[in-house]
Amino acid sequence: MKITELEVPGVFLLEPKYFEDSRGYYCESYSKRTLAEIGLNADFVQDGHSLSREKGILRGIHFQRYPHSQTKLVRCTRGRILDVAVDLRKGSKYYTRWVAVELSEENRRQLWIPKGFGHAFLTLSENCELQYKVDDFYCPREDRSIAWSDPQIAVDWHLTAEPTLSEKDKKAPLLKDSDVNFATENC
Ligand SMILES: Cc1cn([C@H]2C[C@H](O)[C@@H](COP(=O)(O)OP(=O)(O)O[C@H]3O[C@@H](C)C(=O)[C@@H](O)[C@H]3O)O2)c(=O)[nH]c1=O
Repeated sequence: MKITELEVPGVFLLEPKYFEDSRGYYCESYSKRTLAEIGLNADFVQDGHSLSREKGILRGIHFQRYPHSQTKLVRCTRGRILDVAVDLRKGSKYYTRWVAVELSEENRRQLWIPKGFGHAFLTLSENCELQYKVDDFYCPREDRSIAWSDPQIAVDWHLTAEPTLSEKDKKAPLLKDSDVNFATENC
């Protein structure tokens, strides 16, 4: 597995090794031991799986507030997405900085997103299936969104048309009006 820390520290790109043969392939798509060797530790308790049928669907920017913040390990097993992680830890040197990577069925990459970060993605193809592990259970009380177009964060989505959003995401506040409660010391 090739593991690379990205421009916003704490976010890692994972490229698992695929063993191909005439039958197809085998890969360890997740190994707690391999990740722990470089200090990536999380006790994953839930796997999520979503399907987005159309190109141009945008989900996010999502997170659960402290103390139910989640480390996420994200992969796209069908189609192609632009996956984004945003540092929302007040006091962080990288507060509001984001990274974007393409994850796809073809490139087989995964993104490690630590607690205190928001997560969002845009579908770049039809029928995108996203699978991700999280290390805290779903907690609707602490579940939050921030507007995908927030000017303080200013993700460059490379959009050519308005994205398709959920009703929840249409109503998402700007970061300056949100009640995000991450601090660097509690993530
Ligand atoms: C996230 C989640 C949702 N749900 C339910 C609630 C709701 O009725 C339905 C759809 O939820 P949402 O609209 O929040 O789904 P979605 O917009 O796909 O939310 C996801 O977006 C990406 C970007 C993430 O990072 C995820 O953590 C999650 O927030 O699924 C659960 O039961 N458990 C969960 O863990």
